[in-house]
Amino acid sequence: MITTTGLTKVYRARGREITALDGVDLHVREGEVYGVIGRSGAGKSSLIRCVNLLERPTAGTVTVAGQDLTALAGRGRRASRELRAARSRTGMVFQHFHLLSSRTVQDNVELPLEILGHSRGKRARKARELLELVGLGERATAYPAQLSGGQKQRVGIARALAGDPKVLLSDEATSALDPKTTRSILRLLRELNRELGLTVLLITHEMDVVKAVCDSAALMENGRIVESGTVPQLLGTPDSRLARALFPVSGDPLGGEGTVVDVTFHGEAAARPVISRLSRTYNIDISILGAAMDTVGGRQVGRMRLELPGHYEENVVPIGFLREQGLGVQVQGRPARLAEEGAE
Ligand SMILES: Nc1ncnc2c1ncn2[C@@H]1O[C@H](COP(=O)(O)OP(=O)(O)OP(=O)(O)O)[C@@H](O)[C@H]1O
Repeated sequence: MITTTGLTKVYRARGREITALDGVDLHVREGEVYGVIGRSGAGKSSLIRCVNLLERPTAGTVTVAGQDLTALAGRGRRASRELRAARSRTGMVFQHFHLLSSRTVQDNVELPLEILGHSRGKRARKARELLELVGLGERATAYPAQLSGGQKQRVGIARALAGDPKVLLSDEATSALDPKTTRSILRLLRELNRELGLTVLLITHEMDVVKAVCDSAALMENGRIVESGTVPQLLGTPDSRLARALFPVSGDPLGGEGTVVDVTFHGEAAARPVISRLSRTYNIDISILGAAMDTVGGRQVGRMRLELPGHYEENVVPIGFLREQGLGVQVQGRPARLAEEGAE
């Protein structure tokens, strides 16, 4: 639904060049909630602003729902009309809501429809419908100053949906909200994603946001995507920084010569008695150093830290067995690639 290739943004400010995006390749599939996480200054806002061409990329392409937006930017009147139309099919939600204080809630939601030239009757009907959808049907005549932060964001979301977008872009939509309100807004985004088939690209600096709603995630650093994948893929990837942050596993080694292995299981693998089979097949005693179940992106995931007796070299075959069972396996104290080669 959203693809960027080699997306680059260089700002020129006071004779200096700042590379905010340094060749970003992003692939967001239709119907998924995709989170881009990174520290302040990583380039997240630049990325989301380039995706709907609010910011003109220095190089690279942006394709949304099969349409190359970069090809439309700055190419005469017809192209810019098409770009405006394409943009109206992409809703955007902001951290600080950006509501007009002099307009009622309903008039704020109607604004994009006014710009698109819809009739008064059609605008009013659509705005009412959207306010019902976000749970604010009762507050249509209120002004933004009379609303809580969470309610303001619901208005922002209703406004973003006015043009029946296929894609919703969220720029730190919950960063100004308390944890309880954050959860309710994330639930709303998830519901909209499921009920309307809306694809959501959100940027955030909070891992909990990714954990609560995202199907896929990317980690951004210095204008680059340094890791990305679906949440199950990430959790099953040895040495994934996102996986460690999403779902840490702990437990101290017993202190002997054992091999410590972190195992991640989800889906079918979670239901199989893998550990007892491992123990019986190879006749080894397994110590469980730490274990936890959690819900990540709406799915049950388990992580376990195990200790197998003996050095790594003695455990290559049992570790291979765990991998064959479809579990994500990371051997502690060994670089991921070496450990995988060893298992092979
Ligand atoms: N309009 C601009 N002019 C000059 N430099 C800019 C501009 N916008 C962003 N930058 C710079 O580009 C880099 C990336 O900024 P960006 O806002 O995209 O990052 P971010 O990850 O969204 O951070 P934050 O969460 O703090 O907004 C930073 O070094 C920033 O100072």
